[in-house]
Amino acid sequence: MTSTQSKWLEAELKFDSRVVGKHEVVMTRGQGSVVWDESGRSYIDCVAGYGVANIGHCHPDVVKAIKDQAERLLVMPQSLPNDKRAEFLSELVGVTPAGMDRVFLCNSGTEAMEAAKKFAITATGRKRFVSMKRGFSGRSLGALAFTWEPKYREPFGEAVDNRNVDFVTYGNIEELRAAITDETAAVILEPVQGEGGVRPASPEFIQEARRLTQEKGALLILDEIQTGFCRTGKMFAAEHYGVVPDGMTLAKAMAGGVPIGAFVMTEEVADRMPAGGHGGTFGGNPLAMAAGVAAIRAMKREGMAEQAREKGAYFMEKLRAIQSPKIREVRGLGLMIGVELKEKSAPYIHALEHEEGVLTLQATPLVVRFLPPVTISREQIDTVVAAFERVLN
Ligand SMILES: Cc1[nH+]cc(COP(=O)(O)O)c(CN[C@@H](CCC(=O)O)C(=O)O)c1O
Repeated sequence: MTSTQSKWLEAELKFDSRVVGKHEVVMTRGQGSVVWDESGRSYIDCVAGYGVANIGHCHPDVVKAIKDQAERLLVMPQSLPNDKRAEFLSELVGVTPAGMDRVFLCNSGTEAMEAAKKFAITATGRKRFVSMKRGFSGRSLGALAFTWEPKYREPFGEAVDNRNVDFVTYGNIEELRAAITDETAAVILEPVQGEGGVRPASPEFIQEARRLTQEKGALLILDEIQTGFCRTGKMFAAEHYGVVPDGMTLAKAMAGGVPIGAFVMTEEVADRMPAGGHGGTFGGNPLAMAAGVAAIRAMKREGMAEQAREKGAYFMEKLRAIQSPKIREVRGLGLMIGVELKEKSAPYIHALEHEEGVLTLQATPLVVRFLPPVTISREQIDTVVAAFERVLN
């Protein structure tokens, strides 16, 4: 530990598992698109908790909702109905695609994916799945079976059982057509691959996935854990493609920063799960529900989907205007943006943080991923782009 490290960093490095690599900084406060470290240094945050703070850090409506709920009721399991849970379910189903009106509540994206897997099996009586190369579905042993990147799976060997998973090249309709059979329970598909490199699907690919799954009696499950809640310029990315899936996994931004997850599905899918066939302790807890109601209402009231569309177009236009031989491609949808470089992105992500006060994250070794709050200002976008141009030169 260097002499300048704080007692907080020392303690976190000492006691944390450290399975996740640690930056040598201690973040203590956030507001909107800015976070501050313990020294008071500010950063424009284009990580946003890996795409969680879509409505901005500490949105006042969410803060108030948490404070109010904390004084009323924090703990209530799903077997006992609760007013805030009912309010949240109504709010959520009010924004999901028509017909997607049954919800299993949980606490993370991985949990939502685990639920999706079980509901798909009971809904179809089948046990095979189709997932995507470069896809990311979560870190549990069950969700890892759908996750492509070997480095996430290999340490666990056969404990990650993906023998019933057929992986196809993202975007390849012929491979998809060959993979979906009458043994397929579901196709798992991110409308925009996030951790896999910020890769928007073509409309043809998603629409063909919808057609083929219907034809074969399989489910189409869209993983909107990262693309959901205004991130791509619509409330859900599915809307860009005119596709209604049989299920959607949701998490990240859904409750404005409070841990939450959900598997949203059709009544037909929900009704095939045996009573008591799945569950959990914290799913649907009143605190997350209160935060989620406030977050979704803020998204609607502040027109955040349109904000993401407009600001994302502006952000990508400014990035594409950077004259640098190091940039291979700028791509994305709304404010889910990736810049693929012709060399490793890590040094530039480090320089952005330490030299420029801008936080970004990777999405495969060559891609710098920008996931700012939707509430980011154009001035802040300009600052981020100028900083990126400086570190590239
Ligand atoms: C599409 C998608 N699906 C599922 C998950 C799993 O959700 P959760 O259990 O709440 O983390 C994530 C996390 N995506 C982040 C991966 C974080 C990690 O390294 O793990 C990301 O995109 O960085 C996704 O982006």
